[in-house]
Amino acid sequence: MKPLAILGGTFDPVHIGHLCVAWEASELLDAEVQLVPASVPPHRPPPIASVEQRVAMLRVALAGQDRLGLDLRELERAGPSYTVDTLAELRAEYGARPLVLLMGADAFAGLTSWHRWPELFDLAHVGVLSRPGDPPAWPEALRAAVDGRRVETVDALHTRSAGSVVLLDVTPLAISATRIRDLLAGGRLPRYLLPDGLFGEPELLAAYRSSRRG
Ligand SMILES: Nc1ncnc2c1ncn2[C@@H]1O[C@H](COP(=O)(O)OP(=O)(O)OP(=O)(O)O)[C@@H](O)[C@H]1O
Ligand SMILES: O=C(O)c1ccc[n+]([C@@H]2O[C@H](COP(=O)([O-])O)[C@@H](O)[C@H]2O)c1
Repeated sequence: MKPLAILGGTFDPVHIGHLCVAWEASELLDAEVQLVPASVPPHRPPPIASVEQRVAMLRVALAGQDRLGLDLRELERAGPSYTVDTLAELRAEYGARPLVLLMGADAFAGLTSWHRWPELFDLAHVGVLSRPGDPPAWPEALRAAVDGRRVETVDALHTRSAGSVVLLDVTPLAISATRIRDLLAGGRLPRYLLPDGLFGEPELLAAYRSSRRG
């Protein structure tokens, strides 16, 4: 059965890096990929754009293709958007279908600070997406958790429901939402870093421009 993979994020805003790595992960894993915007991201300040603006940007970004989808379940839950809760819901809905939690190498290195993090491996496989720069070091507890789970090919992600870790070598794109917010706040126009459609709807980017200081 084709795996269902999710890429959770704040998407403040969604950018070409998210879209490219999600697309490539979908191809590498032969999986359906859903982007899952967080309502209240657990480990960072609240987003600058509203939930409505972040979802509108995602809809614009995903228009015109059918490989990547959008799952809004975290926006319907109160409180912090814990990934373990999202995966538990998906597991209950999808039975034994393989689930894959996608995350950038930066996010994976911080996994041991996530809510009930060891349970994530019981609920899903993990696909770690390369990001430019030196891969961040893994703390000992994470290394121990990955030990024995690491697979070199994606076959296990099709035959088992959860529990493997695979490193996915995706095109390195040094694009981050932080950088894009800074450019917009500085009055710049980050064309080619954001989906083209966003420039046709300037009100969606207005929140970042008005965050300009000074
Ligand atoms: N260019 C990229 N390459 C690989 N993974 C990425 C890239 N950008 C984001 N990701 C991953 O996508 C997920 C969601 O990212 P998020 O919405 O926090 O974007 P971000 O660009 O890292 O944002 P910020 O700069 O605000 O922290 C995370 O797992 C993150 O590691
Ligand atoms: O479950 C957690 O404790 C947890 C801690 C930090 C981040 N996450 C999730 O990781 C995804 C990326 O988060 P962020 O802050 O890098 O945008 C997003 O879906 C968050 O909900 C989840």
